[in-house]
Amino acid sequence: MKTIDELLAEGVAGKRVFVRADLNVPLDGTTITDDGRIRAVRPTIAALAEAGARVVVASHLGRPKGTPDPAFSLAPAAARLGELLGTEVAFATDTVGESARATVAGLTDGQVAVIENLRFNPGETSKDDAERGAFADQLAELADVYVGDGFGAVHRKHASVYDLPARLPHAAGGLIATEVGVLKKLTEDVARPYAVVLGGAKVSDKLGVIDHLLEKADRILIGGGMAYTFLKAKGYEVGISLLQEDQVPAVQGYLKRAEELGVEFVLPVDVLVAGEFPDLKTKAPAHPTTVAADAIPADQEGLDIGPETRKLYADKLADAATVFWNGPMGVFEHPDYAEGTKAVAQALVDSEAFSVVGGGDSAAAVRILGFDENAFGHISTGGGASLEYLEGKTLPGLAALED
Ligand SMILES: Nc1ncnc2c1ncn2[C@@H]1O[C@H](COP(=O)(O)OP(=O)(O)OP(=O)(O)O)[C@@H](O)[C@H]1O
Ligand SMILES: O=C(O)[C@H](O)COP(=O)(O)O
Repeated sequence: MKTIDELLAEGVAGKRVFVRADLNVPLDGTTITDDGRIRAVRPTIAALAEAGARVVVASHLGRPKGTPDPAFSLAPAAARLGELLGTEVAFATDTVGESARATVAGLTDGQVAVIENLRFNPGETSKDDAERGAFADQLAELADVYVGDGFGAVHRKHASVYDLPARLPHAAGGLIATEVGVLKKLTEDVARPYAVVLGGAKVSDKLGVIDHLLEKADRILIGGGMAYTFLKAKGYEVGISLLQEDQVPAVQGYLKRAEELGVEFVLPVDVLVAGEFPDLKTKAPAHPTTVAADAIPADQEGLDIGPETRKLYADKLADAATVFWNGPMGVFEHPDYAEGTKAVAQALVDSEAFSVVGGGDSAAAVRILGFDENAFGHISTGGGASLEYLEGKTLPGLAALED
């Protein structure tokens, strides 16, 4: 993999450099609630601009359906990037259309532009190679060189991540180098006990990695939306909680294999439930009740781990030597459901373990809830990406940078 330093040494002045970043930041309307991912890629963009490149930054944000949707515009991220760079950043209101072409053509050496959300174009995420390739061809017209630095998206076989680097000279950015360096440590000689904490909402994406983690981890703690598929697999009713029904048999298999391998699965013993999902805009009091994990009422939804589970999880993390954590323990964006996530973060701060926190929302949660980033071993910008890296999978966005 060519490094950014090697690319800079070759010289980029006057060249149009396409930086595939992951600017998929949490938003409250148009307000960015955590800019960690923008700060993480800023040094790569700044170094290229300082070297005289004409920098074209691209990213996805959220999961729009292949068509423009103002709720998923990258405009707030572009504005924040400009503030962090201390310079004006141009913004194109489309990805490969007239605005993008004109914006890129208008760049002078050292200037930076952001193009609109790549997922506004169906070619970006298409499963059809030709459709993705056609979009990558259009993106390639905007640049001379490609720098991959969107670590959070390297597990996606998407046009800008996988197909575009095949069409342009390419290099890996500094963020990717740092992330891979840290995660590599967790795949090699990991200090034990090694505990993995999984939560969050992308349940179907992340259940698969458990299969592999069973071979690596000593202890797996489950929370967040992920927990209810496990509770169901144990035969409990989960009301209207997030549930991946089709995965229940697979999860039963994981529980059985864990027993055979001597891996400890730790599941919630109590949860906070309510009749409806909280209003994250007004943050109006949600009045949850605490129930035992095997007594979730049929009309209620589990939205955080309960107080007994918080104590249990802190206990299970106290003597760990290595911890990997992906996915909040509850709907931490609402104060009534933030305590579980806080308790896990606090347990990591208090322990001597080398801790890696991965994921857009997990990393954001840690910062939003007021923890000092430096109290953790590493805060990764990748959730699904870091999990799949740990799984030992070939990640399309890394493989594409490799020749
Ligand atoms: N019990 C629950 N029910 C529904 N949603 C939940 C629950 N617990 C947590 N969540 C939600 O999970 C979301 C984060 O999940 P996600 O899987 O996206 O994690 P992540 O750290 O961002 O990883 P990635 O970077 O892969 O997206 C938060 O918005 C949170 O509100
Ligand atoms: O938040 C993330 O994990 C990355 O930005 C990837 O987003 P995706 O899961 O929507 O592909």
